[in-house]
Amino acid sequence: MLGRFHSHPAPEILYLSAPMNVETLIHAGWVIPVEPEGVLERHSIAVDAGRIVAIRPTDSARAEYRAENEIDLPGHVLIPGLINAHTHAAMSLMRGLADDLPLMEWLKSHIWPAEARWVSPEFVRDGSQLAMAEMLRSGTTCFNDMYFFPDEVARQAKQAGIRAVVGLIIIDFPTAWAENADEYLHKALEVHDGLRNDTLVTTAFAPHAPYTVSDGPLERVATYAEELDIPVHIHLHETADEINDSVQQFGVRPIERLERIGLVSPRLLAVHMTQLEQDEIERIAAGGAHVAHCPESNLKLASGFCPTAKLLGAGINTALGTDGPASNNDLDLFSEMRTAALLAKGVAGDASALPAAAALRMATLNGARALGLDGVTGSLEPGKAADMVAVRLDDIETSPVYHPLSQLVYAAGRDQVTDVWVAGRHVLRDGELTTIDVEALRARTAEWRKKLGEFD
Ligand SMILES: CSC[C@H]1O[C@@H](n2cnc3c(O)ncnc32)[C@H](O)[C@@H]1O
Ligand SMILES: [Zn+2]
Repeated sequence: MLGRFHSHPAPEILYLSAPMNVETLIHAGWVIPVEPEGVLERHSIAVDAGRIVAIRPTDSARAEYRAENEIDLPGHVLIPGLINAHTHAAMSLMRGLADDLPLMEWLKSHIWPAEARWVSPEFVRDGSQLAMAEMLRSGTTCFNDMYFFPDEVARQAKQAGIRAVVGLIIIDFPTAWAENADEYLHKALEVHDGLRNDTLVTTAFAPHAPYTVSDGPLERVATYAEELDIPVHIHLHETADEINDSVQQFGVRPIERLERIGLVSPRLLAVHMTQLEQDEIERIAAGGAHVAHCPESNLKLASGFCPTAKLLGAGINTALGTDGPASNNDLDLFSEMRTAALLAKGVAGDASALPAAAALRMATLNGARALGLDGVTGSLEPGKAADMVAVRLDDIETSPVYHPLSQLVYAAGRDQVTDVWVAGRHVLRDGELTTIDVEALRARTAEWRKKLGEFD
């Protein structure tokens, strides 16, 4: 009884006790914690040592807490940091290099030749930094990456102060990162080991796709992922051609092949999933695997439609990703939420198929769950890391505010993001990045544009 009294103190007791010192106290017009679902009006978040301490009505919070740093945002909504469940961050340097093509022509005739010529640690350093600047400015606090030189992606993420899951990539052909399966796996273990004690950057195995990774390396990934207790991130059922080729080569569809290898499990994060039979949806649900839906990339490459409402209806944890900025062509989860919600309605023929709250959950808590990070981030809850985003809602474009969730998903744009915190660090302050030298980045980006443009 006493314990309950202490964890839910009555207001009159609070006013009598001394205020608690915290680093930061943010007073917002609205807070959308995602978990529990709903909108809190005129609430405040107290942050200390990088974590959320409490979420309280603003009047009580002003009495209960004393902060070194107090921020008033009466026209803003505070939401959890957005989580991009599938990126190839450094491909930002290839944005607009090859457009209006289907996946395999885009990859084989344009992207892979460009990568063979240009990918290096320096390319990944600058491309990832460019992507991180774009992501932080648009409210993304965590991304799940699949690209060459994951050690460099990790270094840049720590410097920028953005949470990242770096992909321990495997692909059957030699690249600037590794020559063969043995070297890909050796480097994977090295990168994982180097990040063992990192709280901001973690790892996932990232075999590229069933059509580029043969059974042997996939079996080794399944074993190592269990041993290291990390996710497996793979492109899966992206196009109809992928399915047809698999049936021709292996006699089964890719999901069945992965099932036989033991990869369809709660570790699996399957990206795209535009081609799905009903029994496959049931098998993914039974296996406890997660899906990363990338609606804009699927639309641009005309890959197909992921049946999001069916997946969610079957209980499959479905997150949201942009894919690389060369097939999207941005890293904007605001626009991705809106596209996901609209597309799901169109695909299901049902206007209630994916409501605004579900779209925000996909871009936050579902992403965290898919990456095994839901104990750390994905919602605004006491004890979790203070990964938070302030979005201005008192603009003309989002007025009047009947339902903040509706404004956020159906009307707001990333340009309305003003402040971002990752683990309590204020990485975007009133629209300005605090961890990235934007002018130096612009200059390096222009140099890459010159080089890649000449090659194109
Ligand atoms: C092994 S590093 C990742 C590899 O993936 C390529 N890529 C980018 N977007 C896609 C996509 O939508 N489907 C398949 N592969 C993709 C990227 O260019 C790298 O080579
Ligand atoms: Zn991809």
